[in-house]
Amino acid sequence: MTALSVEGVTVSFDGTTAVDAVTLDVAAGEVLGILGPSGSGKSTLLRSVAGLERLDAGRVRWHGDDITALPVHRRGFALMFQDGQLFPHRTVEENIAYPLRIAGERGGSGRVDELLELVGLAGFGRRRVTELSGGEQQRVALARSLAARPRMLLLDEPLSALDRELRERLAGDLRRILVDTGTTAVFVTHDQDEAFAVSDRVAVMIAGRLVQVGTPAEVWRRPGSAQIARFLGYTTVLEGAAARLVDPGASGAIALRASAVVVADGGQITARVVRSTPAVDGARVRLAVDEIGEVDGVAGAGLPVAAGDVVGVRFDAVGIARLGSSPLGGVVASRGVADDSPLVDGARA
Ligand SMILES: Nc1ncnc2c1ncn2[C@@H]1O[C@H](COP(=O)(O)OP(=O)(O)OP(=O)(O)O)[C@@H](O)[C@H]1O
Repeated sequence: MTALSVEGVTVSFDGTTAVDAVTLDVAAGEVLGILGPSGSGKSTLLRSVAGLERLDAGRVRWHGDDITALPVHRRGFALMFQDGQLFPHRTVEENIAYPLRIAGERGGSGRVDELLELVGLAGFGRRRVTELSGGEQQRVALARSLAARPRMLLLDEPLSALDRELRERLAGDLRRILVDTGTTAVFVTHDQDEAFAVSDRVAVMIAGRLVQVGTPAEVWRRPGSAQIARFLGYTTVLEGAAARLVDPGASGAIALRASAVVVADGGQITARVVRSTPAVDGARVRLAVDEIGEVDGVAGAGLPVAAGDVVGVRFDAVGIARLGSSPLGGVVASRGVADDSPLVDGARA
């Protein structure tokens, strides 16, 4: 059942279009991740759903009802931001109970304990938020956002202020909490791993436009264009004969992660090392591969390589994606992929 419908939403600032005719549905209970580079319009889209932006065009519906003109506080959505925005001078439980007080709910303490348990902070109620770590503070912010049982939770980069390891752990917890509570959620991030760890479906935004929507596996395995592939961390895009040399079954363009191009004794093809940069587990290399051109690759620690060496190369299917035509019409022709992708430089040589 569709809960949220975004229909042709457009938002401009001083003549610059930040969100460009975005249409998107979110099902009840679904966690949708909006993923895109900085400045792609993700926050503006989220704020539009929240009711914090004036739309130049389009509508927002909730279970079919047009809420485009409904003020923020009457939408029944909760918002959570990168820095939690907790009251620093109050305790954890006072922070969590705040939306319950606003809503005039009684018996708040049982609910607060339940929420503390949910976010893994049982027993933290009396602590001051200033005594908590950044990760703990974001857990409190999440508990507070969920306190009044919002109809939908809108999260803007909720984990971005945390360090990498903590972010990975919290991403898993965030997904579990949203799923366990059946919360419909829209989640904005620029981090691919985070989007894929938290979301049921991922919507990719580039330059104000929605360019692909799919499950994490679909987006990962079949990026809709060279531009999307590049944003997802694929470093090389190949087409035509070069693509078929790497992936004989490919009918169109393919994208390769550096990890898919491996320097190996007796590899299926030979290459010349253009550049070799030491990495923790060996080296990152730039290779001029026969009949393909220059590609990024990796060399294991056991096989030292230097610029000028001639080496064998094998391709690892795990890091290779066939570019698809995205369901939104971001069609990838076998010709022209290079046009929007500097990553293919050399690939046509
Ligand atoms: N209030 C505003 N006034 C003017 N321009 C704005 C305003 N808010 C956003 N923009 C512009 O709109 C574009 C999209 O911004 P937005 O914050 O939505 O992107 P984003 O994808 O969320 O980026 P980030 O990940 O860096 O937050 C940017 O070019 C930004 O400068």
